[in-house]
Amino acid sequence: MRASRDESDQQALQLLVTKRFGMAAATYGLALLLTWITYVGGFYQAPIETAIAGSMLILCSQLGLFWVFYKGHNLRFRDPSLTEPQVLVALVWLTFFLFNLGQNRGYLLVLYVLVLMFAVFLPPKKFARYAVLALLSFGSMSLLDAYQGRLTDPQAALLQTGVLLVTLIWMCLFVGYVYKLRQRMRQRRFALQAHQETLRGMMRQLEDLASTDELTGLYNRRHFIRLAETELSRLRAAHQSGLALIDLDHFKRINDLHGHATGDRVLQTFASVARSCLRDGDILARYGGEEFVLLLPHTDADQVSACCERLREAFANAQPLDVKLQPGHLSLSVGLTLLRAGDNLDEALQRADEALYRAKGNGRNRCEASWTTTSA
Ligand SMILES: Nc1nc2c(ncn2[C@@H]2O[C@H](COP(=O)(O)OP(=O)(O)OP(=O)(O)O)[C@@H](O)[C@H]2O)c(=O)[nH]1
Repeated sequence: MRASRDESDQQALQLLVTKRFGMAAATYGLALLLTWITYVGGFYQAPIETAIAGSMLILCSQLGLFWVFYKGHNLRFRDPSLTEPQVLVALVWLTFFLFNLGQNRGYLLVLYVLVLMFAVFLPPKKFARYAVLALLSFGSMSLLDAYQGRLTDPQAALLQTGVLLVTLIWMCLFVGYVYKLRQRMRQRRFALQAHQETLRGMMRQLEDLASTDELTGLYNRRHFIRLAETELSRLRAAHQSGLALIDLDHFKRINDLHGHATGDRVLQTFASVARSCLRDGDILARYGGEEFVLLLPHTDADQVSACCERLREAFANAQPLDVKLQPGHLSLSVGLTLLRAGDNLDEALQRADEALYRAKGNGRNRCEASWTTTSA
């Protein structure tokens, strides 16, 4: 269950980062277009081989990254979007491209901002590193031009570098702000998840409380009725289930002679004896006071009789813990019936109750049955 959830989480993550990769690849497509527009327009100041080399750099890097994403190798890294390699490749290519534009490069300064937009979700320190790299790359191109005596307009180059510096400082501040905002949102999400877990735990406790009898730990009457109705609705035509009402004999006497605490202990003893006599799917509940109800799914008359006899004998031989009772003090009476498809639960309980009444009347410590339905 957990493994499949992890797998679907991984798939959702991969889909997200692949979409991001698609966006970056589309941007590179535009960059390719720009290379050739500037070449055809005569702004590119290097031979066609250089433009081809720049285009190949884009193509090869994107094909390589596509393969990494396609094979899912990116998921092995802490940042499966591979933001840093992408930004690094983009900065190298952009510097190469702008260098070959000569003095025209100032027009396309904004491309540094575009590249760094892909890095805005990096931690601020890492982002600042790439911002400095962008500034140094741009600044050093003008310095190289000046060194080689090709810088015709130093003031314009200075202004462009200044504009880039101010823009990058602003971007660094913005990234710091976004980072803090995301940290705060993550903390809130964790707190919310913790609250949800607590609520789920409380809901489970409430459900247990609402369906369980506190003294014996058995289901209570309300929950039994719900389970029995479900069982009855699932019962197919040829099948039947056993239903038994069990009442501890002379329980008032036990209370009167030994005290209420002993009575409680006897009730608990019945619950544990009954549990050890029953199968996993059998449904036992405290019906009220010293009366219990038992539903044995997919059981015929012989099986339900045998089970209740076994239970009667086991209880008669039981010895409640920390309580001194004379042998023969514990006994119970049982009224049995069968539940068939189309039966009414109230009527079936009524039949079991009549049988129980007979068992009491016939001297207690026995099982009596009432198999026939009123409609039969
Ligand atoms: N200790 C204890 N006694 C309870 C509890 N619930 C009901 N009783 C007592 O169970 C007794 C039931 O008495 P009766 O209905 O006369 O039944 P009985 O004495 O078992 O007699 P028969 O059923 O005819 O054999 C009453 O004294 C109730 O007070 C409980 O949770 N703990």
